[in-house]
Amino acid sequence: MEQGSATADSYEVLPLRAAPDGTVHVPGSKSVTNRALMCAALAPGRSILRDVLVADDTRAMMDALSSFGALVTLDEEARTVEVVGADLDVGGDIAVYARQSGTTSRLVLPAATLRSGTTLLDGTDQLRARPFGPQLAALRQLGATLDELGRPGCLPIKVLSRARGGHADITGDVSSQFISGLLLAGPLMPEGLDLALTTNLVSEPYLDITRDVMAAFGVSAEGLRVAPGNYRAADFTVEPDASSASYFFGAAAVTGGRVTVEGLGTGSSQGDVAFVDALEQMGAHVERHRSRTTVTGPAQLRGIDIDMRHISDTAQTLAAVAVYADSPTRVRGIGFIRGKETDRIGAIVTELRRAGLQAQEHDDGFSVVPGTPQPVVFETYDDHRMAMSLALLGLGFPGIALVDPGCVAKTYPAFFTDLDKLR
Ligand SMILES: O=C(O)C1=C[C@@H](OP(=O)(O)O)[C@@H](O)[C@H](O)C1
Ligand SMILES: C=C(OP(=O)(O)O)C(=O)O
Repeated sequence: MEQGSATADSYEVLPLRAAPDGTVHVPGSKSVTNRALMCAALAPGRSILRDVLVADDTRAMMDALSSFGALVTLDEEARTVEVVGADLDVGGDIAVYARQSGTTSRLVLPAATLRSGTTLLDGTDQLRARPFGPQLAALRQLGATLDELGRPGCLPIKVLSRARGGHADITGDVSSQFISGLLLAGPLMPEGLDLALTTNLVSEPYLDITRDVMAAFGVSAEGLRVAPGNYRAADFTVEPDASSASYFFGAAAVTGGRVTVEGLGTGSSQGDVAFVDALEQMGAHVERHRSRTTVTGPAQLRGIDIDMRHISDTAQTLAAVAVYADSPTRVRGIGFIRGKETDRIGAIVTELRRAGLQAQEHDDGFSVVPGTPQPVVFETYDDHRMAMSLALLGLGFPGIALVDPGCVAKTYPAFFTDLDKLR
């Protein structure tokens, strides 16, 4: 078994010798970066995006927008992207490969209905297994013609003609990304956009991120309505990723250490910042500032019962933290995460059990009984969040290793290097 390389077949996370005490700089938000890239590509003129996330999911978006005709120039070292907006009337039939990225694909599909040529949208087998049905139905209601070339409601999908916009119904309980993608494309539809929710909504804070980024590029979305209009090029700075930060807040909580994440605080529109509220309920001490958050772990964490429907990317992090508590934890409201990179409920419960722990699946979530994990090589299911979450068990217990650590490249290529900075 190899150590110290995130591209090795498996990676052992060694226990911390001392509780961490320090400040962490996590990379830019995936959700904000991809929205800013989209707005910049739809805006006439030149935008500059700063502190962007450079990872597989954002490269997927940069490549997609280049295919749209935008000029996208990434300075990887400076983490800056210059974007010159695309002329959507200059047609041409294009193919977009969204890799593993749900966000990229669900943001690109509605934008493709603004183009004059056809767009073939596809992704990895993992992405082909994820749902697109509700977004397809809404786009058809908005006047676009689309062909499902694979399984019904799934990629690959070909966009054949443009949307005129207007009213559409949409479900909110499968993925908020469908709505974000429609809102982003909304101002450039001739009739604008007026969406009506047909179910309750999950991952709601991501819609706030969408509206905030749109506003920074000169377009205002009111609720689920957008009037016809144009984006304006902008100079835009991306804040750190709150989901990525959850692993470091979790590390402080489980070790009784103290970790500050710089650049992320009460001023953030990212819902996943509220992961620290969950840690607080478990007994951690949280200091909140406008653009900085500090978590200090307690002598002993306690289990909680929590609904995570709006912050589900941190549910696996919480599952790992729950192992360190002194009473069970129950997570609710997240049945829809079975449709993410993997069935995340099934995967996290299977892996905790593989380590000899007691965990249980429920239709809407999972429960975890605290304990001592046995030495184990965890499967990671080609899911970056499985790897990053289960790494937290390695910080406190010996013999914890992860298969395919390189899967973190989806959103956080330097994750293991940054985790080592806690040592
Ligand atoms: O819009 C976004 O940027 C995202 C929305 C969430 O997805 P769902 O709305 O499918 O829950 C989240 O899980 C994903 O990582 C990013
Ligand atoms: C679900 C995720 O990503 P996406 O939907 O963008 O593939 C994630 O990052 O946890």
